Amino acid sequence: MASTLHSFASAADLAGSLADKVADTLSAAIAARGTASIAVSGGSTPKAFFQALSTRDIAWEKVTITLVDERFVPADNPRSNHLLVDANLLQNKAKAARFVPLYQPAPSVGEAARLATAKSAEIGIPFDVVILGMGGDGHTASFFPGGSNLAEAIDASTPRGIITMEAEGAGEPRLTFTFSSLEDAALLVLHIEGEGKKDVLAKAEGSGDEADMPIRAILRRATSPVEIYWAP
Ligand SMILES: O=C(O)[C@H](O)[C@@H](O)[C@H](O)[C@H](O)COP(=O)(O)O
Repeated sequence: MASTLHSFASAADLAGSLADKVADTLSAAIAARGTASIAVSGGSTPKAFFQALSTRDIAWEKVTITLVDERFVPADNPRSNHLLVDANLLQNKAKAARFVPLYQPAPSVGEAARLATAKSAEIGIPFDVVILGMGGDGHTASFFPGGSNLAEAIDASTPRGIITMEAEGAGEPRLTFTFSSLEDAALLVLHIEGEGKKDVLAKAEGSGDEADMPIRAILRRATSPVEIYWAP
């Protein structure tokens, strides 16, 4: 599917503009069916966007927020994406939103994935908004090069849900929504910042295997157009 690059002069300008776009999309979904859903990424890039979005005046009590992926750690662990969302997005007006975590206190990451899949089924499909990030190795979500379940994760025929992923560079075992869960969002965004990530994107947009740069699965095969938001 096609992608569109939206470039901004600064990270602050990007955060405000993306917050407006996401708020409009969520409000339109609420107007159409009474509810809205958004899946966001962790990492360091989205913090300013989360803070901007948290101030937008929409019917947050009708919005469900979840994560694209999560580290297999409890929410009080500094590596937790839940903690990042709690501290930066579930604040201000957005405090009223419902949050569905991926981490589950289960004896194994596999059991946690099964529990998280069951809980996520109540969110409804497709997501109204998905915000993806990208690592310097071309990973997105927890679709890491060399990942233990990468082929399954990016296979379009894999059912929607959450699966486990282990990979060098991923740190803890991961819980990640599958490609099939994310690729048909009404608004599918790739949010990256810095010249380095722009170079990684250019390489990903070139030829090569999806397994080497899994963001290629989204760029090449997503049903929805990919809206790329970039600032230096
Ligand atoms: O759990 C995570 O780490 C994220 O979901 C991951 O996919 C992230 O989006 C990229 O690693 C980019 O991270 P940065 O924004 O920190 O570069």
